[in-house]
Amino acid sequence: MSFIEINNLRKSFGNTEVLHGLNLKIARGQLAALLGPSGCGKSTLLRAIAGLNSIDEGEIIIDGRRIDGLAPKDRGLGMVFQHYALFPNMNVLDNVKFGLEMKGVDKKTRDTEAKKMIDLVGLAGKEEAYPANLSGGQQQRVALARSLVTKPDVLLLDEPLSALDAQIRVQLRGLIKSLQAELGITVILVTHDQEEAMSMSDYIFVMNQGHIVQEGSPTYIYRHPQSEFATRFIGDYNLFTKEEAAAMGAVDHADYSYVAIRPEVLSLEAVGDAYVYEGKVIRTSMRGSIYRLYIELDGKKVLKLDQLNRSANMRRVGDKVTVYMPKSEIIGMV
Ligand SMILES: Nc1ncnc2c1ncn2[C@@H]1O[C@H](COP(=O)(O)OP(=O)(O)OP(=O)(O)O)[C@@H](O)[C@H]1O
Repeated sequence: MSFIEINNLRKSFGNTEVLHGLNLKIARGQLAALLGPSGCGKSTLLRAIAGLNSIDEGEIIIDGRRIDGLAPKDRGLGMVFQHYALFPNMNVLDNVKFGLEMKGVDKKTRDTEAKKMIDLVGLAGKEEAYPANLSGGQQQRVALARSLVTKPDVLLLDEPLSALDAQIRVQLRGLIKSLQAELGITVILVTHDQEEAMSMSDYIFVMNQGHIVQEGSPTYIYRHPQSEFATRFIGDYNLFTKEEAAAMGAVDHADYSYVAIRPEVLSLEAVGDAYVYEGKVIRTSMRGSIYRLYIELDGKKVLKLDQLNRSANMRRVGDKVTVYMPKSEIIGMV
């Protein structure tokens, strides 16, 4: 049985329904992402789980217990938002201890548990500091420690990293993953950032306009987007309409409405069963370990092709190239 189960959840604001009968299941100890563009309803769903939004229909079950009728504090959840929401007049230690105080835990245990958690999030030595004197990343570590110190069954994260610098974001992604493993907690992460969802999650629910439009492991979703929306939102695919695919002579793929192929499976060297195109490099872009070529084909369609950044295969703007598109890697959408 799933640890978290949501059945037929509906929610309207006024006359507008924003969640249209959602169903989802999450296994114990997993990190699941709710991934979708702004306004698709992911925060509303997370807030419904937390009890901060009421729901109109459906049920929310955690560990076999129906929680949708319970007050937020009785649901056994921790939550971290985009903005840190620490108490500015309390130091780090008191901020972290706060949740334990609410639960009536005795003073000595409060101190030891809070210090342990502060260590675990990498802030040992900062116990006496006040939020105003901490960086954004440090404040978010405090917020994590404060949510986790009460040992919630489930941690809800609403875009917790989106206000932080890229480098700090990557560090905290690693921290959240290691806390998840070390504490064995189940995490639901709301994000609009596909890279964040891909790199952190065990399982992803892709949302659009109040529906879950696809779900699966990051690898599965990346390799098998099931709709034009998922293809555009999740990856950086080459995407062709039926007409474009026909104009490119993709005759074996004529029955699909859209055809997609990932930039990294296109090749400049001959590969097995492939469509073959002549083209010219019109732009290049250095992306660290990846070197991307934009290749204009005779029909003026531009393909994105990713290569590992090795000096041996550098191509330049103006170079004429032959592109091989392996048929087995083409994703067709009906
Ligand atoms: N309290 C509210 N009252 C009225 N409408 C709301 C309320 N909260 C959210 N909405 C609407 O519900 C829809 C879903 O919003 P929600 O915040 O869940 O989206 P989201 O996917 O989390 O987007 P974002 O990343 O921008 O927060 C939006 O159209 C939003 O305007």
